[in-house]
Amino acid sequence: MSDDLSTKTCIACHGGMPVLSESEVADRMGQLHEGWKLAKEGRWLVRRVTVKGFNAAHHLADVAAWLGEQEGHHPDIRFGWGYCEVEFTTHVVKGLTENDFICAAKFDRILALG
Ligand SMILES: C[C@H](O)[C@H](O)[C@H]1CNC2=NC(N)=NC(=O)C2=N1
Repeated sequence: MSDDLSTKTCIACHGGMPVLSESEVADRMGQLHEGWKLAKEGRWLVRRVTVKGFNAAHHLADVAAWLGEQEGHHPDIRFGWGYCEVEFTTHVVKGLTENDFICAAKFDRILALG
C-alpha cells in the first residue's frame, strides 16, 4: 500500500516540519499497533512492549536505537527486566509530526517480523 507509513522515509527534523492536528494524529493512530498511546498532552507517542527477561528487553532497545539512527529521528528508550518502552516526539517542534508516526510504524513492522 503506497500510503503505508512504514514504507515512507523519515526526513530529517527541520523546524518547518508541521505539527500534526488532532484529526491527523487520530488518523495515523489508526494505522499503528494498538499498543501505541498518546502521552504528555498528545505531544508524545509511547509503546510499552513486554518481553521475556532482560536480554530480550535490551535487544529490543538496541533495535529501537538502530532504527532511530537509520531514520535520523531518535526515540527515548527505557527498558528493564521484561519490558521495553519506546517514545517518539519531534523535539524541534515540541509535538508530533509525520516522522514520529513513520518511525512508530517501522518499529511495529520490525516487531511483527520477530
Ligand atoms: C539535525 C538533526 O536531524 C536533528 O537534530 C534531529 C535529530 N533527531 C531527532 N529526533 C527527534 N526525536 N526529534 C528531533 O527533533 C530530532 N532532531
